[in-house]
This record gives sequence, structure tokens and C-alpha cells, in this order.
Amino acid sequence: MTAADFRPVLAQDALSGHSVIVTGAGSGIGRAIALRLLALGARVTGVGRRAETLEETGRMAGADAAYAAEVCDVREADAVEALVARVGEAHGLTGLVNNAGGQFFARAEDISPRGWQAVVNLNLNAVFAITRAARPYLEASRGAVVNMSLSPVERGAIGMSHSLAARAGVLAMTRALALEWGGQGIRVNCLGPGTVLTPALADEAHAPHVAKLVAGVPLGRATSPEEVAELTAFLISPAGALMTGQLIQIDGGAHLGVPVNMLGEDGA
Ligand SMILES: CCCCC/C=C/C(=O)SCCNC(=O)CCNC(=O)[C@H](O)C(C)(C)COP(=O)(O)OP(=O)(O)OC[C@H]1O[C@@H](n2cnc3c(N)ncnc32)[C@H](O)[C@@H]1OP(=O)(O)O
Ligand SMILES: NC(=O)C1=CN([C@@H]2O[C@H](COP(=O)(O)OP(=O)(O)OC[C@H]3O[C@@H](n4cnc5c(N)ncnc54)[C@H](OP(=O)(O)O)[C@@H]3O)[C@@H](O)[C@H]2O)C=CC1
Repeated sequence: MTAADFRPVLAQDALSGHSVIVTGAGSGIGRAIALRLLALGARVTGVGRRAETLEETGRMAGADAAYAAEVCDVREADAVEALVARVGEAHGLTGLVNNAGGQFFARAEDISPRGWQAVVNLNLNAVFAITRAARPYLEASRGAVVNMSLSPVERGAIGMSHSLAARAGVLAMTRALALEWGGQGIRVNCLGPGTVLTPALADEAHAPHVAKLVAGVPLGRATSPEEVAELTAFLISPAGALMTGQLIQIDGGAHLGVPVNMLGEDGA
């Protein structure tokens, strides 16, 4: 099956009545998630630093879509808490998708203390602040949190020590919150996409590494943003009602690493 064969499976109104915040909704995976949640009937608040790209997501969804763009740096804890409270009071909150994130790629010895802090602030501290702010609204709705992680989060990768440390922190937090908040009806999960060919990875500097990564995927191809979006929608919908505390890899088997092959054959 190629990425072009992918077909969404959730019923058209699977998320009607839902109100979801999606961070990083102005590009790549976050935009695909916002568009899918909107198509399934949810109200979506898209968060990011750039108004133009967030507004473009709204235009792509169409005039009937219940979409609002909110410009906010998720690393500004006070601003993010105020934003969550505004959305929660106005519309309630049934879902939070912590998708905003990223890193520069560098060996550990080339990461300055400020560089480390910048990446950990974005990929861990900001996720804690917004999730904590969302808790009362999610408790009221018995809602769900989806945290975007990375397929290599449990096995490591070269050039990503800062980002993987932060994502491993998010994974530990995900499991702790699934336990702490399960009694309040709140579910918390992580997704581990493999290589997703978004514009963020499409520049010349990354192209050769990215091609190698994709060539090594057991199922032979990259993950599409639409596949990540469908899984996110599933986890927020009632279909995911019993799923919590999980890392769900959506990477064609890439997290399994280079195979130990005792038969010396190519492929399985
Ligand atoms: C199989 C899975 C593979 C998938 C791989 C993953 C793919 C993705 O995640 S794709 C998504 C990619 N998107 C992004 O990364 C976008 C988000 N990234 C950012 O916004 C930034 O890179 C940032 C948050 C990580 C940093 O932003 P900011 O706080 O604005 O940083 P500054 O420019 O102020 O710099 C702070 C600090 O960091 C040092 N630094 C920046 N770039 C590098 C570099 N390439 N190498 C080394 N150090 C770097 C910078 O020099 C500053 O430190 P000081 O110089 O000590 O002040
Ligand atoms: N592409 C890939 O192969 C993979 C990506 N991922 C993860 O998926 C997520 C999305 O990646 P992708 O779509 O490829 O990359 P993008 O760079 O397109 O998306 C990152 C989004 O986060 C937003 N963002 C970044 N920093 C902040 C901030 N401080 N405050 C608010 N919003 C912010 C950006 O918007 P703005 O600049 O307007 O603020 C942007 O929309 C990231 O967490 C990434 O690490 C995981 C596995 C693989």
C-alpha cells in the first residue's frame, strides 16, 4: 500500500461537538491534523507563532469550518495558560494536540546551554504548561491529550540528544498523567511518527539523510501527515475511549531499528 492508497476511516461526524486545541496548526503535520478534525465536525483552535500560516489553515478548511487561529508562542507559559482558559470557558475542551515542536540537528558537543534550553523549553516544558492548563476543561469533558513524539524516542538517534531527551520526558509525563488523571476520565497518549516529508524536512541539507531513513523503513515508505491525522482523530474520538498511557508508533516499523538478520537474506 502506498501513501496514495490511504483512505480516512472515521465516520463523517465522529467529532461533532468536540473542541480541540492543536498547536503548530499552521504547517505540516499540525495542519493536516487540524483539517481532519474540522472535517470530522470538531471546533479547532490552531496555535502557532505565525498568523499567516495559521489563517491559511482556516482558509483551506473552508468558510463553514469552526476554526480559530490564535497566535501564541507555546513557550510563554502565562500566555498559553490564558489562551487555554479563554478557549475552555468559551467552548469547553475535549482534546489537546501538542504537536508544535522541533529542533536543530547537532551533536551533543555542539549544543550550547542556550540551544539545549531552547529545545527542551519547546518540546517538554511548553507541553507540561499547556497540558496542565487544559486539565480542568478536559476533566469536565472526559477529554484526551495527544502528544507528538518521534519514532526513535526509545532507541536514540544521532544529532537529536536535546530533542530526544525532551520527548522521552514527555513520554514519561504521558504515562504519569495517564495514571494521575485516569480517575478524572482524561486520557493521555503519545504518537511516534517516523519520517514525515513535510516542508520542514524538505531542504537540501536534510534530503540525503531523509532519503536514507525512508529507504530503511521496513514497510518501505515515509509516514504521511494524513495518516498521523487520522490516528490523532481516532484517539480523541470515542473509538479511543480505552486507550491511555501509550506510545503508538506510526512509522512503518522504523522504531525496530536495523534488523538482526540471522539468515543473511535481504528483507523478510
Ligand atoms: C525517524 C524520525 C526522524 C524525524 C526527525 C525530526 C523531524 C522534525 O522534528 S521535523 C520538524 C522540524 N521543525 C522544526 O524544527 C521547527 C522548530 N524549530 C525551531 O523553531 C528552532 O530550531 C528551535 C526551537 C529549536 C530553536 O529556536 P529559537 O529558540 O528561536 O532558537 P535561537 O535561534 O534563539 O537559538 C537558541 C540557541 O540554539 C542554538 N542553535 C540554533 N540552531 C543551532 C544549530 N543548528 N546548531 C547548534 N546550535 C544551534 C543557537 O545558537 C542559540 O544558542 P546560543 O548561540 O548559545 O545563544
Ligand atoms: N516531519 C517529521 O518527520 C516528524 C515530525 N515530528 C514532530 O511533529 C511535529 C510537527 O512537525 P512538522 O509538521 O514536520 O514540522 P513543522 O516545522 O512544519 O511544524 C512545527 C509547527 O510548530 C509550530 N511551532 C514551533 N515553535 C513554536 C512555538 N514556540 N510556539 C508555537 N508554535 C510553534 C510552528 O509554527 P510557527 O513557526 O508559526 O510557530 C509549526 O507550525 C513536531 O513536533 C515534530 O518534531 C515527529 C516525527 C517526525
